[in-house]
Amino acid sequence: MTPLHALHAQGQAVWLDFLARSFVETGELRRLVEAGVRGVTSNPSIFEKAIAGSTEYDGAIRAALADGDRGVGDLYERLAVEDIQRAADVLRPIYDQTGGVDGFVSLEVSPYLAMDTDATIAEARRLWAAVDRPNLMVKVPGTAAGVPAVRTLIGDGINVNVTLLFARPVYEAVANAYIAGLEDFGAKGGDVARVASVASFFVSRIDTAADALLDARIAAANDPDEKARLEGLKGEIAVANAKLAYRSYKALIAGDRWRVLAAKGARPQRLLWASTGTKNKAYSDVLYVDELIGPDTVNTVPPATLDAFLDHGRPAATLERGVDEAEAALAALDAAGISLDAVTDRLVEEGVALFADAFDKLLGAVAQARAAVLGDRLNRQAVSVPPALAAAVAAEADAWRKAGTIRRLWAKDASVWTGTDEHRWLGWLTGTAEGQAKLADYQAFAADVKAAGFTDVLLLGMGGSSLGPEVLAETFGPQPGFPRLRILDSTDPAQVRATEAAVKLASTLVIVASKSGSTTEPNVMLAYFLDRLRKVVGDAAGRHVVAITDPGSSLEKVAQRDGFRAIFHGEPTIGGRYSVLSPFGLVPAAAAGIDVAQFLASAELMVNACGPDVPPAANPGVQLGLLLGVAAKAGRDKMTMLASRGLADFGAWAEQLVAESTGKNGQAIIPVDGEPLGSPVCYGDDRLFVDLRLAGDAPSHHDAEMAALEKAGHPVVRIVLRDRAEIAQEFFRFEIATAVAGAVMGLNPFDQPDVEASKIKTRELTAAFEATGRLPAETPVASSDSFDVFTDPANAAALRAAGAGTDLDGWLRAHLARVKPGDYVALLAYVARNPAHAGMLQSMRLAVRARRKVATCVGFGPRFLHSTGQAYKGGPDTGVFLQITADDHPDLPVPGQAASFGIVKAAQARGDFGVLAERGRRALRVHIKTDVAAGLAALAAAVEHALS
Ligand SMILES: O=P(O)(O)OC[C@H]1O[C@](O)(CO)[C@@H](O)[C@@H]1O
Ligand SMILES: O=C[C@H](O)[C@H](O)COP(=O)(O)O
Repeated sequence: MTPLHALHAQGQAVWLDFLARSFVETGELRRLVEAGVRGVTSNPSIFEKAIAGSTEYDGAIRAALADGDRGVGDLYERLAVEDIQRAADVLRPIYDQTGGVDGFVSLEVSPYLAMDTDATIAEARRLWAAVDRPNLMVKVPGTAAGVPAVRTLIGDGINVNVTLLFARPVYEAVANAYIAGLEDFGAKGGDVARVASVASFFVSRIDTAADALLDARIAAANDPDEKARLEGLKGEIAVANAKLAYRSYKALIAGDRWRVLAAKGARPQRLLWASTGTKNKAYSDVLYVDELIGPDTVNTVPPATLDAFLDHGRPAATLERGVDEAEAALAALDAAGISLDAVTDRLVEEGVALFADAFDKLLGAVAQARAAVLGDRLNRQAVSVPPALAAAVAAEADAWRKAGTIRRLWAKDASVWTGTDEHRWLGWLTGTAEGQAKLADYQAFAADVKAAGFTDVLLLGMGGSSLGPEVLAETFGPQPGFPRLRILDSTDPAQVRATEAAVKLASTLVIVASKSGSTTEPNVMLAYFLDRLRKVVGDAAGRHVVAITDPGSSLEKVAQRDGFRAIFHGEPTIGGRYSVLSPFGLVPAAAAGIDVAQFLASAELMVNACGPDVPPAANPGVQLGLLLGVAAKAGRDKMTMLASRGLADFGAWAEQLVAESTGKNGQAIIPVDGEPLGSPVCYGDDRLFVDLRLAGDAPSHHDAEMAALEKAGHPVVRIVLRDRAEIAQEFFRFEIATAVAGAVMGLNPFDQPDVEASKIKTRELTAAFEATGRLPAETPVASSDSFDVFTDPANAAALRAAGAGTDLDGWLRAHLARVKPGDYVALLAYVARNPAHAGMLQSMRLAVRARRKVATCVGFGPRFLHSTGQAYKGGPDTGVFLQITADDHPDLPVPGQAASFGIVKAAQARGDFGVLAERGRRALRVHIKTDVAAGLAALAAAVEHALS
């Protein structure tokens, strides 16, 4: 007979407070069961040690991922459920032999839910069903929120182990919840005899806490007798508290209410001594076993305590001995000014936090193991940050971890941001799942487009409705057998014409994309192309057009009226810049023959990597967002995007996302896209670099240049894609990162308050045009045959005071002299976006960067108005703007309205400038009166000269 059998003879069962996969697989558990162990308990710390502390789960993680990716929480649960099921099967004979008294295995609900009754109930029910073993006990913490959950679960007939019990009154409440739950279950016709429960009363942690308080009193006491008295209480309190809890138990089962249930075969909820591993080495290593032996109890012991007890434990009935002394010890503690209630309250709180910490570690380890299994299928991210910034980011990350902010973000809790309406704009979090659900629709659409023999797809849209599709077009390129996807997001007449010339209109499918349906540009572009299509294909024009728009928009009505080929609805809870993984990206992707299933599967890899269960340290999107937000607050607010050639267009999408989301209330992360990589001397200390690369696709000098930046103390984020198709992942990474950065900056990343201002001004100007046939006159501050220079009175006065006179050079010189460290210079060009124009703007920006060492941005109007424009107006006053406009020869009429494309564009430029001026921004406009390319070349030379 082992000492365990001797204990059992006293009425106490020993369970093991430990579990690990190999422990079951090697037969170790079975051997202990044969030696007398009659149950197993687990908790988040135990799983953390098992899973995070070993590689023994790697194979299981690999197997779990073999049939598709999974979220990290899901993955953990699968491992835990498997372990619990295997242990339950080993213990099943005990359960059967004892008629369901012993033989249980406990699995704890997520510690994150400890303060949420409904969530605890839901999770316990889910685990009960998932494990699907009668000898499971679901562990529920005995917190204020946990106690009502106990009643409900028992009322369902689910076995419950109530954990984290320290205080006797709480234990009594739990015992009553058990009785009430059984009554409920019985009233529903349930067999109360088959429900089991234990109340896990924690022991050693009480001594650890009480002893520390006693030590402080002892140190402060002068009287040697008092010191001795206090010393005598050390190591006594936990056992005393437990003994009195047992007295309460006995009283409860002697009560009438219990007798009624007992008569129906109900089994008492036994007290289970938990936390019985000795923490203080000065005490006996079997203290919390030897002292608590009594009938109808359980003691769950860690392996070391079990070994010690098997070696030298004393299986004598002790539990009901010394109850008076126990009372006296607790009274003495109270007399010493130590409140046991305060101790036990704190222990519950700490207990929840400790298990949550362990769970964080555990999920972080699972996330890492998942990432290792996925290998380069998951785009890699490496962050290199100077020490002070790294410390600030780590502190923020820890605050996020402790507060569970990622879970709150995923739970759409607006208080993560400003507590206004953010919860209404988070549909993108689950967008990929919805895309998967509608896969067949996308595939059918792709087949339809292919069968119809279209040669081109022309997408008309702005900002979020065009930038994502443009990345797809550029990154994936034309797909065999499918039409080529092109994007038009301009009102520049030359650009509209060039786009028209690039497609075969008779076999072009036009996709008009506008969430609101009321944006000017897509509407005028649609009017133009519908008219052109009617001329080319007659009544079949509608069959050449597809609309993507939010339900009920004016565009939807037009689409219905004109018999469009298809109408796809956007999701109203997804804002434009977060919409690429919704129909706004997926419809053009399908039309262009991009494999939507594969695209979504790739995106989901990142969705899962950034999921609610992945703590900040292992969560790539959150990590990036915390860095962006913390860096911006510390003055490194110029997110400089570098990219492999094949991925170059991604920056334009990220620009809108980041600028429109964070550029408001005088704050912003200013995205810098398309600026070539330079040596450290080119940069001020306001930069953060994000380097997006295709594996193996870096020019030889690139790594050395990046390393030099790193060495110079700039934060560098390196993201590597094994294949360009994996760009899908980056959309989601950056969406999460932007939302997180917005939270760190304390703003609402889902509105765009300052875009509307320039729209209003533009509308006023076009209304004036419609009424008078001309835009209001304006007077240049300087003029030549080639250029007119315009600005508002305040800028004009400042620049004149700085020496500007009658020629362009003086104005440019004075304007660019205002640029100071930490500023950025933005070239806002309302001209056709083509390589020749872009090249000249690049040379201007590089001249500025070389001379002023500031960040430089280039935007084509009106495209940038729906992107970086928000930050330029709503962000900090660090922008220096050079707006470039040009005469449009020839102009292009918009069918059905007086204002031509050229007039619309001119009104947009003037509206934009008006708002910049109104906000007191440093802004100058140069209007090219000659041929645009020649004018840009001359302007580039003038800028160079003005900087010299
Ligand atoms: O899809 P819509 O409604 O036409 O909007 C286009 C773009 O205009 C904005 O609303 C403002 O610029 C962007 O946020 C948006 O992506
Ligand atoms: O159910 C078991 C408890 O979770 C465990 O005994 C806690 O023990 P500890 O205080 O040693 O962490």
